[in-house]
Amino acid sequence: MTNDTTPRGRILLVDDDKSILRTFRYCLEDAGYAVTTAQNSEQARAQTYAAVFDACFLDLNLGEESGLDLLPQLREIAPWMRVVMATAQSDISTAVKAIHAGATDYLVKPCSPEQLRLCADKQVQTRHLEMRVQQLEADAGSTYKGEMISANPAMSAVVQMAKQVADTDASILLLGESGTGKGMLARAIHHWSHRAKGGFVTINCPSLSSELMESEMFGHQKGAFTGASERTSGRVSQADGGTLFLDEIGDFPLPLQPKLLRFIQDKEYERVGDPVTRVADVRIIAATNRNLEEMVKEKTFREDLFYRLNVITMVIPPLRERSEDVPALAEAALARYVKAYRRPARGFSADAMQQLKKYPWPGNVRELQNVIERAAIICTDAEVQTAHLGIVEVARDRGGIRPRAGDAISIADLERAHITALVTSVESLDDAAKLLGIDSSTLYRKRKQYGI
Ligand SMILES: Nc1ncnc2c1ncn2[C@@H]1O[C@H](COP(=O)(O)OP(=O)(O)OP(=O)(O)O)[C@@H](O)[C@H]1O
Repeated sequence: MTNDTTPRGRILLVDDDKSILRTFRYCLEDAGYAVTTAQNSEQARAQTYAAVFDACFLDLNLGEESGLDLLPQLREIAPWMRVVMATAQSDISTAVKAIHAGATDYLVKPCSPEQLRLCADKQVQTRHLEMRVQQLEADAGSTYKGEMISANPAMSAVVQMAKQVADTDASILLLGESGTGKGMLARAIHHWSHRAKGGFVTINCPSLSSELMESEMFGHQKGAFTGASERTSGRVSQADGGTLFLDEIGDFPLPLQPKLLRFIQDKEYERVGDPVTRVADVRIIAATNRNLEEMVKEKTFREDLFYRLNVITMVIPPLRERSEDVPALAEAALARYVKAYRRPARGFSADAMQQLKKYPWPGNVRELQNVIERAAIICTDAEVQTAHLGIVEVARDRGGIRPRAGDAISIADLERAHITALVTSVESLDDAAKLLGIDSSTLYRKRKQYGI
């Protein structure tokens, strides 16, 4: 089981036998999976349209119906979903037919809880690996796709400036709220520069302690510290000839900042546990949503490093200040998600578009994409309506409605509202994590996920 509320994976169980559904459900939920059940083909199709599942256990005999007939329909609705055919001992030859028809495995009933869990683990892990490969292919295939088009004068000026400075090797500091597109602009700058053939390597600064960050950045020798079983080259050497993107630089560990400064100035570094001085030709782009000048005053960020990074600074405006960009961003996201999920929506109703333009988007473009992804999945017509958007105004100082426990909203919306309210009312993110009863990296992930 994971140490937070994120499920290990989402599983659909299809069986006409209620007691089997109950037993399988308990067993898989105990193992940390989110489980949905369906007792017949109609329910199974409806569930597959309504949500995204990693894997499905499909019974061969669904009363009057056959799992074999349902299989191709589920594959059509959700081609990414891994389907395990559940069958009685005597049906094995049919199960083999099911494999030919696109099932990824079969499970003979009755089975032990351990067999069921192992089978689920295998399918969900494979599905997650497939997603990871797709992500890496998307990242590697082209470091940057499309143009950063904007109808907003301030944003257009940022893009114009980025194009001008792309081909210099000067360090760049990108400022802006979370989810405004700093990572995307960094990638675009790399693409526009003469370094485009080299690697674009990202380091997420808040996710690592000082010791781990040093080895992640500069690499380490085998045995350099407990657990350092293999030699690693480090991100800096992977970025040689390319660009190193330091995301959330405000969270870069203070004790390691002198080594980063030296690397930026002299291009020199050493691996942990290895005295050899190495050189890497790397362009640095750093980004943050924090106020580095304030941090310098509070002595939580080194002044010399700040000036070194602050050679060229660009501020990306929040989405609420460029609502003229919302329609194009929303249309592009919808086109992408309906293609990925094979869904019918092709546009937005006038009311839905109006709501998208009016909403203040505290989580910026990332939040917009999350809303559109969900709408693309649940909308079964050609036009996305307001109801599909499920926008719940997270009231901070904006006079919206503050969601409360018991309101007719999803757990995710409630969690987002709760975390948003909490992080704005406590001194530090560490305090917020403690109050929420989760560790800082989980809070970081959730802030990213909800665009907080
Ligand atoms: N102009 C844009 N066009 C299309 N997609 C965009 C644009 N700007 C941002 N996005 C998308 O929005 C999401 C968030 O962008 P990105 O990760 O670059 O934001 P960020 O400012 O770096 O956020 P954080 O500070 O949380 O890391 C990404 O999925 C990105 O592809």
